[in-house]
Amino acid sequence: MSLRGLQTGTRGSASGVPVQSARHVIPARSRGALRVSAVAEAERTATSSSPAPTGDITNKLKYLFGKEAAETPKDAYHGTAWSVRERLIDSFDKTHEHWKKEDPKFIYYLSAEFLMGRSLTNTVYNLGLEGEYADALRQLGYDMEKVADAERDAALGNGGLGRLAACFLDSIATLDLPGWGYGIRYKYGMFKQVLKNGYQAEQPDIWLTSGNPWEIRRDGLRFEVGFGGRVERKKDGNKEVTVWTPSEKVWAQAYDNPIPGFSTPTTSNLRLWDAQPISEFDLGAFNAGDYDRAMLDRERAEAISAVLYPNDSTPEGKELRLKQQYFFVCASLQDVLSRFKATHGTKFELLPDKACFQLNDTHPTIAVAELMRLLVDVEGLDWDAAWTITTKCLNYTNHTVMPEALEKWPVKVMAKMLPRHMEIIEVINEGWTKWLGGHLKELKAEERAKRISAMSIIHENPWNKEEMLVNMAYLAVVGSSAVNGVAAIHSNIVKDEILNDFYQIFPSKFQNKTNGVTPRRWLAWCNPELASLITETLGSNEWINDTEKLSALRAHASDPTFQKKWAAVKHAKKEKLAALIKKIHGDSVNTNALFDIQIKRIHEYKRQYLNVLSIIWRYKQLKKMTPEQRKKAVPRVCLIGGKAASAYDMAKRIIRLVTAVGDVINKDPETKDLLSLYFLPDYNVTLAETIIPAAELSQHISTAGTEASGTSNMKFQMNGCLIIGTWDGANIEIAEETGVDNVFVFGVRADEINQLRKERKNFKTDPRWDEIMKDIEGGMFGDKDYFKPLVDSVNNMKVGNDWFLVANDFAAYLDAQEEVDKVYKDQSEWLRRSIMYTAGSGKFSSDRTIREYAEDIWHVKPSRPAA
Ligand SMILES: Cc1ncc(COP(=O)(O)O)c(C=O)c1O
Repeated sequence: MSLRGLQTGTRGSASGVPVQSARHVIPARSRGALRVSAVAEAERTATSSSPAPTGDITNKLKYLFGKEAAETPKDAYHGTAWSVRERLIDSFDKTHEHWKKEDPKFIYYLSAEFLMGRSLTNTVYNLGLEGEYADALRQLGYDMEKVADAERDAALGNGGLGRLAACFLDSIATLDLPGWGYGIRYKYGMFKQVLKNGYQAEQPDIWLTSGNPWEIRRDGLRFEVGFGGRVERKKDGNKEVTVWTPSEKVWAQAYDNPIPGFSTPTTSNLRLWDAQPISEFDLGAFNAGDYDRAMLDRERAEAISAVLYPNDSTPEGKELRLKQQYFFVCASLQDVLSRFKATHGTKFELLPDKACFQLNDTHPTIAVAELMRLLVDVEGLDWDAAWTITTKCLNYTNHTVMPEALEKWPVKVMAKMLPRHMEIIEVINEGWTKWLGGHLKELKAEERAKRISAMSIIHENPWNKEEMLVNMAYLAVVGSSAVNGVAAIHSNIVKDEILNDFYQIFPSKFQNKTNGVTPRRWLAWCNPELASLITETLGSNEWINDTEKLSALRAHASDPTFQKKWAAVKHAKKEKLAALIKKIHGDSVNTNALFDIQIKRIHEYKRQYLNVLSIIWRYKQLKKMTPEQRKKAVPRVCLIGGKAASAYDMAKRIIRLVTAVGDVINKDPETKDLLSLYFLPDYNVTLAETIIPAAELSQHISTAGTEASGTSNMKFQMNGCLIIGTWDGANIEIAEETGVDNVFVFGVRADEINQLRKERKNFKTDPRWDEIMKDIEGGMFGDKDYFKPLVDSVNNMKVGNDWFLVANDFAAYLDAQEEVDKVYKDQSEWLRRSIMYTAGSGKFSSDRTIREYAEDIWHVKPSRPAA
């Protein structure tokens, strides 16, 4: 497990002065105003022999990059990152030596996506090295923040699901839980979004070109992964064994990404797999002049981990995606089993006491069949013993109610790519449906057959009777110990609707685990000014690890002096965001305006469309006002950001509508100081870290019952941003914690949706709605042909149109927006609410979520190495 010997570069202090290891101290940026906790202070005094950063940074530049000095912030970033990496590896080694000795139960978080963002700031802060490195960089003539800006985001995820996985890793490490993430080292992450004449264009995200200091290639640690081929039964003595001979094989090469916890010596791990060819190069083909064929194996293999699917809940049934899923699951399970065997030999009955796996959505569900294959075919266990172990080890998190995102693979595709797994799934399904038959024996034969058919893992495609499908969510439920949704309302929808049949049979399997976000990245590190004010007010920074302590801010919510300080921080953050808007769009925005933000993937259910329609209405109202009336209007800067899946046509049209409306209103001299609208391209973690602290109002306006949880709502809440939202996902719990009256809640409720959908074609639309629709159709914002399908999708009531009930919620939304204006005019009330949001955000730390998973599902206990 040790990584010693893999460290690169040179060591030793250039100045010769030993430097203190400052892990767990409060960030230097906030120091002075803050009081260091006793524990942190004690740990801080534990010195290490790490080299002085200034010399080390220049050494890294010299020996790794061939540069005498840092000429650009990028150089300074490289030198710093490679220097910090060594401290990280030391911590990683200590942690893993400790865990190896202790042999605790591990949680393995299997996720096709990890949206990590940048690492430098998070690493130095979590390791408590920020002061040291900021000082060192200052001596070299650089500012830490600018240097951190030179890092590229690791965007190995689409959105909420991948970012959740990243927050979970931070909390797992911070809580000292023995746990790793497992995923894919995509060569090209989430695409880079650019605007071309207001339309989204996608460019590849080539993020690894300058090397990645945050990963360690584990030479020699690789596993074979096979695809296709044939399955045969053979005799082994008097036992019949199954032998799968794949027609294609690749290596899965391990890369480790150490994950430092905060205020603890624990550094955990995200192990990502890179696909590589079994045979490097076909020299025979090359010598025969067939250069293409010579490279073929490499290209085919590398394609597996090449691209993250830019696919967020759209039906993209691509074979390559299944290949990716199997690839990382197969390598991860082999890896865990090989470590288990090194300690426990073949006592596989102990496996559930030593390892459990969380399936982050259905993407890793093939793990059910793969663990069975490894235990039965490779390790020789009998089926029943293997099934008991498998179901004890696996747990499944459902993330979506969108039917199109609940993965179903055609049996034909599965049988061709993974023939042995298809057989295993068939056997599992046979056993499952047989068991069901017995369990439901009280029912009449016809009813029983209907129920069994409805719950069969393998079923007919309802749209194409010729095709049989493997329902991955059903496989995950049958193969898991626990199934959870990600917010209270969503878990209820999972139980009452999506998986209701299963819930009736296994009620105790179903749980809720409301999502959370790490308060380190999403408050303490991205908003150090607010963090500092909070620490100063609460008298300690313990809230960073115990966010329930934020509730003490409630006592200060109405204090004018505190409100003034609070407002000053928000204003400074707005100025910073305004500078970014200026950089992107060349325009100066009014920083006294209300900053109104909607940033998330562009999707019809998230209803950016509704937001734009209300902006159009606001603009029309402003145009009608006299100059006197305009003086009383609340000025707004509206910002929308988010990527549309490349094949998601309607989402792309929504982006274009945003930019087209912005083009008109931002140029209108009469109103531009009162209303502007900008689309912020290439929304990613780093952009979120700048936008969220500056936001005053954020929009979470999905059709009730469609957003499983949301996590950006929690980040905004932590940063004192008011929410306008529907009664959906985690908005509900956020409102409960913040005080429902402090939230601008509007719109229909989830239990009304089905009926309203049925009645939508008879719904009488609001006259303001009709007017705006005519404006768009009539070309007020240009591009009228391009916008026609968008207008038709909500207006021309064919079956299924306006599925997300934009028209139904339109009037209530405008009312809620009016209420926003009213409250904003009373700045003292607005600030009181803002403080109440942060004060109420304690529940939404991912530390709370992870503690619940650890106690209720994983049964994994903390194991902290010595400092
Ligand atoms: C880059 C990115 N994408 C997507 C999300 C998820 O956003 P939401 O919860 O609004 O869907 C986040 C959360 O902060 C994020 O940082």
